[in-house]
Amino acid sequence: MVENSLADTERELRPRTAPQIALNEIAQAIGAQSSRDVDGVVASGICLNSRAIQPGDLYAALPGAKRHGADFASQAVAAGAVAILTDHDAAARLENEGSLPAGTPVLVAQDPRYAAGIAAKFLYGTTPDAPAMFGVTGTNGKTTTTYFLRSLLGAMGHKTGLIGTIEIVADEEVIPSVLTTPEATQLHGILARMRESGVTAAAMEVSSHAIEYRRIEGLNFKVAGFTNLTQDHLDLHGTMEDYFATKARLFTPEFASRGVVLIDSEWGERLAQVARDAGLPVVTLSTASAAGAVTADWTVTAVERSGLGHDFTLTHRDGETVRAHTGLPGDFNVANAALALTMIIAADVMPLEKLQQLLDAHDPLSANVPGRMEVVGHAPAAIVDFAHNPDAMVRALEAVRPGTEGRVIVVFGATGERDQAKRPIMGAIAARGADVVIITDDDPHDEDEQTIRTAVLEGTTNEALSMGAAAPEVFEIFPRAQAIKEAVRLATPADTILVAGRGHEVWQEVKGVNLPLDDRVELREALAARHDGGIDHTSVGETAPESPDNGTAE
Ligand SMILES: CC(=O)N[C@H]1[C@@H](OP(=O)(O)OP(=O)(O)OC[C@H]2O[C@@H](n3ccc(=O)[nH]c3=O)[C@H](O)[C@@H]2O)O[C@H](CO)[C@@H](O)[C@@H]1O[C@H](C)C(=O)N[C@@H](C)C(=O)N[C@H](CCC(=O)O)C(=O)O
Ligand SMILES: Nc1ncnc2c1ncn2[C@@H]1O[C@H](COP(=O)(O)OP(=O)(O)OP(=O)(O)O)[C@@H](O)[C@H]1O
Repeated sequence: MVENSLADTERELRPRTAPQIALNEIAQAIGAQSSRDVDGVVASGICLNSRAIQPGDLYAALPGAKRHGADFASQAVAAGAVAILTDHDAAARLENEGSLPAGTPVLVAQDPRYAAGIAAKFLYGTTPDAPAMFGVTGTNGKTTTTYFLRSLLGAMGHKTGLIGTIEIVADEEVIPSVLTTPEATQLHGILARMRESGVTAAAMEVSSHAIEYRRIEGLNFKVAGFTNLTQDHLDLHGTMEDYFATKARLFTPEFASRGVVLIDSEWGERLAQVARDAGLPVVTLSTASAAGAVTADWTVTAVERSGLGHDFTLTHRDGETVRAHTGLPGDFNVANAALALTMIIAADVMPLEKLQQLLDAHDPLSANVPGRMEVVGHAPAAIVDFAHNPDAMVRALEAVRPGTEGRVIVVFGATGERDQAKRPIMGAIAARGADVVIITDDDPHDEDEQTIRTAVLEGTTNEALSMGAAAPEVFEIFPRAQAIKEAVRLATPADTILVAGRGHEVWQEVKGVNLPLDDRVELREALAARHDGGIDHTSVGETAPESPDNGTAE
C-alpha cells in the first residue's frame, strides 16, 4: 500500500514524457566515476527513495540521519532502477556484499546528495528561466507570499506554477504536496512537468530543511525573497546562528540572480549585508511599523485598514510609489504582500505604471490562501490560522485583537518530536494575547500527547500567574475537535475564536496513524450547530469543559 502510494506520488512529480539520457552523460555532468562500463545504459528519471522508484530510474542512495540509502539499493534495482548513484564507502560496501544483480552500474560521487540535484537538473533539462523562479524563504510567511506572487504573475499574463506546503500547481493541474520543498530530484521533475504545461513563471517556498538537505541544488531563482527569521526548527539547526547561516545560502549567486530582503529585523539587515558580500544584488524592503534608522530601498507607507485587510503604499527611496491592497487580515500580511510586490518589481520585467494598472484592476494581493487567517465564520468571528511557532502566534493574536469587541479565544497545541523549546513559549504568548486559552493536541507524532500539552500549559499558567486580574481563563481540552466545540460553546457573538497551528491540514498524525481532522470543518460544524440553536450560552467561568477526559487548569 505505502509502496504504491509513494510511487504514485512520485509519478505526479515528473514530466509526462520521460527523458532518455545516456548514463555516461549524466556521470560526466556530475563528475562521477562509474564502477563499470555504462555505454548503452539510459536513465529516464532519478529518485532518492527506493520505495518510489520508477522503472528506468537512477537510484540516488544517500547517507541519511537514520539509514544509508545503499541499504535499499537492491530493492531499488528490483523496482526497476537501472543504476545506483552513491558515495565511495557505500559503493565499496555494495561491491563487497555482492548484493546487487551482476552488472548493475554504480556511479560514485564525493557528495551524492549534491550530485543527485545536479544529475536531476541535467536529466530533466532545467534552465534558469523556464519557468522563471521566484523563491521565498523565512520562518513565517512563505506560503502566503508565494500565493501572492503566483497571483501577481497570473495577473501579468503568465501561466503560473506553485510549489509549497499546501499544494503544487502546474498551470491548471493541482498535485498534493508532501513536503514544503520537495526533494531536488523531484523539483527538477516538477519543473519539467510545468514546462510541458506551458508554465512561464513559478513561485516556490524554500524551507530551511530544503537548503540544509540540498534540495535546491541546480536551481537558480530569478528573485529570492526573505520574510523573517524567528525561533523554529532548532531541532535541525541547533542555534539561531546556524539557522540564519542556512537561510543565507539561498542568497548567493549560486542559487539566485537577485535578492529582496525584508529588513524589519536585525536578521534581515544582516542577511542583506551577507548577501551583498557574497556578490548578490540585493533590494531591501521595510514596513512602516518598523521604520527606524535604516532606509530601505522600498518602504511600506500609508498603511490603512480596509475591510479585513489593508491598503498600503510602497515608496522607493527615490520617490516612486506603488499603491496596493491586501484583503488578508493582519499587519504581517501587509509585509507578505509588500515582499511579493517588491520581488516582482526587482525582477524588472514590467514598468511600474503597468504594474499599478494590474494592481488596480485585479487586486492580486487578496488571493485566498488556505488556512492562513482564513475566516470561517462571523459573530463569533472564527478564524483558522497556521500559526505554529512563537512569532506567528504573537502575530496572529495581534491580528485578531483590533477587530474583536469581546474576548479573544485561542485553541492550539504543539507538535510532537519537533522543536520542544517552543512549547512553553507559545503557551506564554497565548496567555498574553488571549482572554481564553484552550490548550489541546496538534500532531503528536510518536510522542505522548499529555507530555506535550503539559509543557504548553506550563508556559501558559506561569505567565498567567504574573498577570494578576488580566490573566486569561485556561483550559486543557482534548481531543482537538472537542476543544474547538468548547471554544464555540464558550464564545459570545462579540468574541473571536482563533484556532491556530494546523491551517489547511486535513490529517492529524498520532503514532503513525493519520486521523482525519480539518480545523475549518470542525469549526464550521460547531458554528452551524450553534446557529441551529443547539448551543449552551452559559457564560465563561460558570462552566468547565464537559468531557470526562478533559482536565481544566487555571
Ligand atoms: C529531517 C529531514 O528533513 N530528513 C530528510 C532526510 O532524511 P534522513 O537523513 O533521516 O534519511 P533516512 O531516513 O536516514 O534515509 C536515508 C536515505 O535512505 C532512503 N530510504 C530510506 C528508507 C527506504 O525504505 N528507502 C530509501 O530509499 C531515504 O530516501 C534517504 O535518502 O533526507 C531525506 C531524503 O534523503 C528526506 O526525505 C528527509 O525528509 C523527511 C521526509 C521529512 O519529513 N522532512 C521534513 C521535516 C521537512 O523537510 N520539512 C520541511 C518543512 C519544515 C517546516 O517548515 O515545518 C519541508 O521542506 O517540507
Ligand atoms: N510575515 C509574517 N510574519 C510573522 N508571521 C506570519 C507572517 N506571515 C504569516 N504569518 C503567520 O505564520 C503562519 C504561517 O504562514 P505561512 O504559511 O504563510 O508561512 P510559512 O513560512 O509558509 O510557514 P510554514 O513553513 O510553517 O508552512 C500564518 O498562519 C500566520 O499566523
